[in-house]
Amino acid sequence: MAGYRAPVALTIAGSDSGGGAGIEADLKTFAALGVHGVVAVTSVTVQNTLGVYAVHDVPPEIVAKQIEAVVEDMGVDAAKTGMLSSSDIVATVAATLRRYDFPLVVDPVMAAESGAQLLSQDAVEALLEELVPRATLVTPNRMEAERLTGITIRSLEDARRAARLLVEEYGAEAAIVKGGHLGGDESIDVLYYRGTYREYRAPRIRGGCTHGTGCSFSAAVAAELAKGRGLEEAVETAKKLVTMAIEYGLRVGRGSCPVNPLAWLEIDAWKWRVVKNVEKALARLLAGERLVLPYAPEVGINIAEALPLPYARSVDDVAGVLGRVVKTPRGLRAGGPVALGASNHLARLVLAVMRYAPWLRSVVNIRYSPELVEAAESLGYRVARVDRGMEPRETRRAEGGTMEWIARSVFSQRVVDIVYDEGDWGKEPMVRVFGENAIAAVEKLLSVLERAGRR
Ligand SMILES: Cc1ncc(CO)c(N)n1
Repeated sequence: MAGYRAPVALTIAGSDSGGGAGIEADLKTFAALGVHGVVAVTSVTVQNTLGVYAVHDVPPEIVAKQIEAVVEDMGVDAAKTGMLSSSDIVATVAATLRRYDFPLVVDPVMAAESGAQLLSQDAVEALLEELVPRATLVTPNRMEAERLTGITIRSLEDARRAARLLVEEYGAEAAIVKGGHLGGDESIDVLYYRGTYREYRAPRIRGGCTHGTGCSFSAAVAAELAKGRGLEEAVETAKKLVTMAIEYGLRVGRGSCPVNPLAWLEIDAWKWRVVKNVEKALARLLAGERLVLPYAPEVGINIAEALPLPYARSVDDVAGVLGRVVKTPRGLRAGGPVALGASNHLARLVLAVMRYAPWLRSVVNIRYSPELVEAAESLGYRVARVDRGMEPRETRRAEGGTMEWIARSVFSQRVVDIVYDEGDWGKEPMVRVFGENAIAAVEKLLSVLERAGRR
């Protein structure tokens, strides 16, 4: 790839042993945005989702040398600073950065989510005097903006005044006061840049994961600046990435759970992958038409594959065949293309099954016949029967309730490959074959049909 050089972003920040904030969050964010990340570690924190237990600062000259080493070898396109615990580190970092002219995002990290202080009082002053004037953008949250400017922030107007002060009084090129801690159904950030204000809004996410939010936001802005994006565009992307990172947060630990900056990248990649897998599985099914036709149900066949957790939330996160696969006088035909949200019943079934067996992301259905169960068992598959006559009235009435009932009544007891029922009044008897992906589920189904046909 002659002539191509990957964009490089530098984070000058502390390490969070819990992997949720600090340089660990920054590197994931850089990766999510397609930027190579390099680091200058300022401090090693002993930390998890519950709190910060110890802090060990790196000597300032080692911090400076890390910066020099990466800048002089690879070149840095943009940088961010995070935790800079002492005024000595702030002063050394500021002096080192003054020698270079790449864009710089200053995240004035003061405390962890748990309340632990990560910056001494004299370091706050050093930050304002030495680093803020070098900043392309300063990214305080409400509390940090209050401590930096002395303004009590209770309204958007207060946030605007604080942002403007950081630019006009303290010399940053731009400042954004993040509104995640102000009340309301929206999280509103106020940017002051080139003499004007701009607001960035996102819905407030209830029950999301917020440990590392600030780190991820400032890293995302730095990554976008490293790619040559303009400041306002970079902030827009950062706001979207962080909102997703909170919504699809990593459910680990007993305290404040970490954001998931990779959600941004992974959701897109998985949407492609599940559609492709169902397309391949469909081609495989159609190639096995001879085996399938005798068992084609009246209601048609579908193949469903869901995004993995935590991304699979609704039927729109499950790929299927639009219009199903039906028996026609000319053989099996797909009603339409493969798409997300194209299946309803099987999508609900697989979403419900994943609560018990998250790796079983796919299912395909076929009409029940006793020899299929016999063949499946002889191949060593785990098979369970459900009696639809036993289904409680409540789940029958609820939208998708039957599928949830099937999943719960079987998978809460044990994990199986196949679930069948012998039907009920007006309900066609059905076999449902599960797999780790659509191709695996269809192969499993075809192996059963093949075995049944040889008897
Ligand atoms: C290392 C580190 N940097 C920043 C924060 C702020 O979330 C944290 N908790 N830990």
